[in-house]
Amino acid sequence: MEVGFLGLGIMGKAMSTNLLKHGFKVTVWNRTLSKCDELVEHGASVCESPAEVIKKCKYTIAMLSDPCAALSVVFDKGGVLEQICEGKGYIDMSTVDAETSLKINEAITGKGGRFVEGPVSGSKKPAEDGQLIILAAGDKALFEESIPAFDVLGKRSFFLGQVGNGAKMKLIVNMIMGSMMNAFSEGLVLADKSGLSSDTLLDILDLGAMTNPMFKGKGPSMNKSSYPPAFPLKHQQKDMRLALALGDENAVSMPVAAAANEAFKKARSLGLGDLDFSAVIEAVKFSRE
Ligand SMILES: NC(=O)C1=CN([C@@H]2O[C@H](COP(=O)(O)OP(=O)(O)OC[C@H]3O[C@@H](n4cnc5c(N)ncnc54)[C@H](OP(=O)(O)O)[C@@H]3O)[C@@H](O)[C@H]2O)C=CC1
Ligand SMILES: O=CCCC(=O)O
Repeated sequence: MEVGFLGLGIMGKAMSTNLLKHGFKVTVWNRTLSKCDELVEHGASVCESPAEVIKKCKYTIAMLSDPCAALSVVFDKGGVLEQICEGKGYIDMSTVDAETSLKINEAITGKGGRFVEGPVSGSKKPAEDGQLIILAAGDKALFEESIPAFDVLGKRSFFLGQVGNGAKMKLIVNMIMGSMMNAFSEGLVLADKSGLSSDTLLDILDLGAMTNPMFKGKGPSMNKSSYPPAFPLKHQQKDMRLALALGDENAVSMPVAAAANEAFKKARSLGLGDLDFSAVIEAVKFSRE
């Protein structure tokens, strides 16, 4: 199976490398073209624009930072729309809002192409290991044709119906995650300021009902004030913002998520946006100094 891949950031690089390792022919494009070099070493071909990738490949996957990037890659000069046509499938796995996904769907299908949104749960390591959780929606036949690729990228693929449902589900999952990360950060800081060992707190949490891979995975490095980016904080704040907008649309009061969003915004203002989202603990420390 030959696939195109647009966007070689933390996730796109891991996902496209994984497809190559599993025997897919992959043609890549990235806005900063030099980031394609490492993929070429693993056997990928490179194109100079999204349009060229679409022209070459029947199926193209995108993994881009935010709604602005996802729209730009489709609608700008040299973009997806210039070459999408009947017989081609576009699968956008970026985390965006439903409105963005619907706009892309309308444009792609308007030209005879097919569209699936497929945001993922799981971060850098699950992407490297093919253990993502895929939250797909849109064209059912394209979803089914994408299963061989999804099976390489993920451990489970959900089909959630019409376009927008994948985006909404992903934002809800990440809103819960961002709120949990804030409560966790406050607990670690409070333990430390109370004269308790935050490492012992991790052991206690791990033995009880609140044990989870996120506390277990991120806790030890947070206790060392180390935040190598797996999921950049700026993207988590984008997801909180988009989830809060979804709450507005549906008149759902979400004070916990709103407070978590403020902490991520504070962390961004402290220059921590490119670090891992667990660096939000620095904003908690800052507010207590
Ligand atoms: N990291 C994670 O753990 C997870 C991330 N996600 C989501 O996946 C998506 C990608 O995340 P991640 O890989 O971490 O992000 P990165 O910031 O590492 O990569 C972002 C990618 O988007 C590209 N990009 C940004 N702006 C534009 C633009 N205007 N036009 C074209 N390309 C653009 C970047 O290109 P360039 O190299 O030129 O900057 C890069 O390829 C995001 O939506 C994120 O929320 C989902 C699950 C987990
Ligand atoms: O969007 C990012 C999700 C990160 C994760 O699920 O660990």
